[in-house]
Amino acid sequence: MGSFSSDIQVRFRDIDAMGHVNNAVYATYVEQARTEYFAEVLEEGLDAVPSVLASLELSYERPVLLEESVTVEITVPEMGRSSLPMKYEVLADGERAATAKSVQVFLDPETETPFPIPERFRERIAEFEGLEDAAGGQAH
Ligand SMILES: CC(C)(COP(=O)(O)OP(=O)(O)OC[C@H]1O[C@@H](n2cnc3c(N)ncnc32)[C@H](O)[C@@H]1OP(=O)(O)O)[C@@H](O)C(=O)NCCC(=O)NCCSC(=O)c1cc(O)c2ccccc2c1O
Repeated sequence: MGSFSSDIQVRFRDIDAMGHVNNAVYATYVEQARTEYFAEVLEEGLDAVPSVLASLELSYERPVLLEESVTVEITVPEMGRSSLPMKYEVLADGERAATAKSVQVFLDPETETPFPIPERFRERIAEFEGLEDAAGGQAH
């Protein structure tokens, strides 16, 4: 299984009145990790990855403080036809602080409608994650 992680710099502005990272900021942390995943694993700039975020679910397990060292780990458990589910663990000083799940849907750049994940992306993700890509070969 692939192992992707992204180090996050907690900023003073991320902290709310309770002295911990505000819930909405976690979406930005996982987005930063997601865009780095695409750059590293797909080996293309975001402008070459026509897609949208279809869903995002976050679960908070313990607060994150300003001085902590934050890392987001990502795995892709499977691939759909046009959808790419991603799972995240947000670690603070090495402890799990939150988990998240998202689904990215690939689009036809012309029509901006759902489109099969391009074969070159399927291959790179399957290789990185160690997936047997059952839907491989169906995408264009
Ligand atoms: C997301 C939509 C394009 C779906 O359109 P539609 O409803 O017509 O889709 P289908 O029913 O045909 O299904 C296709 C495919 O998608 C899966 N799916 C659909 N909806 C969901 C959902 N809510 N949750 C999970 N999965 C969904 C469905 O199962 C099918 O999967 P297959 O594998 O079987 O093909 C449409 O609803 C839409 O356009 N929604 C609005 C999207 C949006 O505005 N998002 C926010 C802005 S985009 C964004 O924030 C963003 C974030 C990033 O981090 C990016 C990173 C890199 C690149 C781009 C990024 C980006 O744009």
